[in-house]
Amino acid sequence: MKLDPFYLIVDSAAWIERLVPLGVKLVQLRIKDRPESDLRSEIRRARGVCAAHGCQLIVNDYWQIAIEEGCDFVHLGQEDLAEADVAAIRTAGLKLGLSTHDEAELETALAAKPDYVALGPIYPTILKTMRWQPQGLSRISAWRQRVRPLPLVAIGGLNTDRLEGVFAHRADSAAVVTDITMNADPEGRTREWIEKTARWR
Ligand SMILES: Cc1ncc(COP(=O)(O)OP(=O)(O)O)c(N)n1
Ligand SMILES: Cc1ncsc1CCOP(=O)(O)O
Ligand SMILES: [Mg+2]
Repeated sequence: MKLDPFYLIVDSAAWIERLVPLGVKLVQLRIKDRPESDLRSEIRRARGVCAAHGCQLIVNDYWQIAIEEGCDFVHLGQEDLAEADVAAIRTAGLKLGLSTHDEAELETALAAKPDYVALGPIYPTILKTMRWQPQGLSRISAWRQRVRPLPLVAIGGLNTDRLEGVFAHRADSAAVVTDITMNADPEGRTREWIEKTARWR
């Protein structure tokens, strides 16, 4: 399976309505702390926009709702994975991406036979407090060897100036939140990401 090199992560369907029509082909809906009815309607809206624009939607955390809403790809962290019914996800035909932050997590992730592995944080991130130090670019190369032939996603503190390094170290996809959502011009920055990642597509 091939992943688009530009992997946008946002926290609402409104962001997806705003940015996916610009040409984003891979987006994660990462919503935290909302009631289930909101989650369901956000996922439904996001799914509609992505279907209309040929964009792959990946639902973070809420794998049961993703199944019920007819989505086809979920992302889980290690704590999520420990509580998830991976067989149910597979039986429903969904693909699965998994987070990793250290060797032990990589072992756990590979044992679950995911469709991609994410490594982070590559650089410091302001999105959330993390108990891992930034991995650095060399760790991407190490993960590349271990994860092959699965796609490898790099995440954490990425911006358009850091793409060259991420792809030179053989990540397949660069995931981003705040460089776009906290930018003064999110649409302009999204276009920049699309243009700058085009050579790795
Ligand atoms: C592509 C990608 N990589 C890592 C994460 C983080 O997932 P997780 O560790 O479960 O943390 P939360 O995002 O749920 O806070 C991700 N969402 N996407
Ligand atoms: C969810 C997550 N997992 C590892 S780093 C990270 C945050 C990425 O956000 P940003 O691109 O703003 O650093
Ligand atoms: Mg999670």
